[in-house]
Amino acid sequence: MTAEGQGVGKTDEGMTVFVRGALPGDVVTAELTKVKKRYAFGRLLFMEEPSIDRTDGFCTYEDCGGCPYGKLTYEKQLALKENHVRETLARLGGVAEPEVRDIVGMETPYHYRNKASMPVSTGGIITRKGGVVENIGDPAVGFYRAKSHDVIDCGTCGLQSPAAMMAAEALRRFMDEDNITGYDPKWDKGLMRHLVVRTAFGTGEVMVILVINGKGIPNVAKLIEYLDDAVASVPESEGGPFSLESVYINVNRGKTSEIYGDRTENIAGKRTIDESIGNMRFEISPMSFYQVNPWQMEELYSKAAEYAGLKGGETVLDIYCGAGTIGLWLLEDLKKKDALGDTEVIGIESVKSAVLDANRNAVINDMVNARYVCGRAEEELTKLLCKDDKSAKAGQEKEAGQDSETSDDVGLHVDHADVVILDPPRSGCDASVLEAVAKARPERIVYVSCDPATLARDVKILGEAGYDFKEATPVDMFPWTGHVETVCLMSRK
Ligand SMILES: C[S@@+](CC[C@H](N)C(=O)[O-])C[C@H]1O[C@@H](n2cnc3c(N)ncnc32)[C@H](O)[C@@H]1O
Repeated sequence: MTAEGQGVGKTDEGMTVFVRGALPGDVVTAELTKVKKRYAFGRLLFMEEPSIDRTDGFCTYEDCGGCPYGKLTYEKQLALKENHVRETLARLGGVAEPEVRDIVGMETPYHYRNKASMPVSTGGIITRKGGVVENIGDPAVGFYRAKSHDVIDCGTCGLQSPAAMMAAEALRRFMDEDNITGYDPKWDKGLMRHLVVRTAFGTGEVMVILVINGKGIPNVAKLIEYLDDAVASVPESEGGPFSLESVYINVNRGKTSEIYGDRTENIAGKRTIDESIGNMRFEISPMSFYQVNPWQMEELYSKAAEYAGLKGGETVLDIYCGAGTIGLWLLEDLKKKDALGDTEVIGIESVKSAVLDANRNAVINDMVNARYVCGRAEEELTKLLCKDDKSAKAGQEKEAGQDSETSDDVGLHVDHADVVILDPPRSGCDASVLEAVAKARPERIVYVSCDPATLARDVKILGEAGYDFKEATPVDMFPWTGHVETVCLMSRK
């Protein structure tokens, strides 16, 4: 099965066929819709023999593309993901029989997402005589149909936080009552584009980001009141009540498939929400990355701490550090063992608000030995490690009020690293980053990845640069989807 949810089968003649809706173990009759030289695509016609791993699932929105693994038993999902990691490391990473530990699954794999990004649509808008603009249909707030940009109106979702679904209901009601238009991508008209809800499950705090194609939302105070009541109404049995602590507007104009535009404005409440996890507290701003599954985040970070194997006194680089969470977790782990000593963490992150969060998170968690650089790892890592003290000089120039090489250059300089944490986006690490990491000659590299294919590619590059693959542990951060997170340990040859 592909991560996007297409069953991969064979015809009786042995040709590979991709069929949406077919699961591993199903025997189906499919109509071939597109035939290439070596493979074909098919449309499922009849289920001849259902797979033993098939379930009815928990969702009634059959067309929603959010859960491509929605009809597989949870055990089978885990087995497929673990196998995918093992097979990809061998095939693309060139690791013979890679040591892949048992995947870490969830006990209750529901309502785990702390961030819901829900597109809004009213089925288009029309302009009546006299210039009155009206929605064609009712407001829909939900998720895209598989392989399309049609919005399926979802009242419930087994993956999302109940606070997010209640906020969606509040937005529907407000749009309906106040005739607020939904964005129509065909004509690039209409106001509401996306509703993004971030839920801090540990503290109950909620942030709402209203993405609009316009300057503002008429009567927005009423919408805030609806949202406030809606998230507070989640019953205790569903993890509630939650409390709306922060509301933003993000302006995204023009035809684009990006969710966010450039301008983000805080219109009510705090600028960040607080989350607590284990002993730690983190502040999160709207544009900062934060792991979407807080329960599995603990498992992921604990495994990263185990692989980092810190004893105290090391220099750790936390590259692609987001709001600083992994590096601070490692420091906290040492603190608990009374071994913190002068261990230092230096984080690199390209999103400025995340770096500001990281600095605050270090303070909140009482860590004086964590520092952060804002910029692209491709440029900042070599500056950080350069031997000629260029970056330190840039920092001094900045202090003296002169221009530095980059505005965010804080003049940090390290002459070595003992452990490097890499946690890049899906595209993996740029080759220049891997080269610089290998030159820093850390004992260990802990690579956290959300895409086995780019992880395997980078494992191969690091292998050629002097690092042995030791082992990997997949962690299921995204039940019912085809995605899997992996923590991987490499050590110097
Ligand atoms: C998968 S997230 C990991 C964040 C963090 N380690 C965590 O566990 O929450 C990847 C992070 O890399 C940042 N990023 C993306 N491209 C980058 C680049 N070229 N240089 C530095 N940071 C980058 C993103 O903004 C994001 O915060």
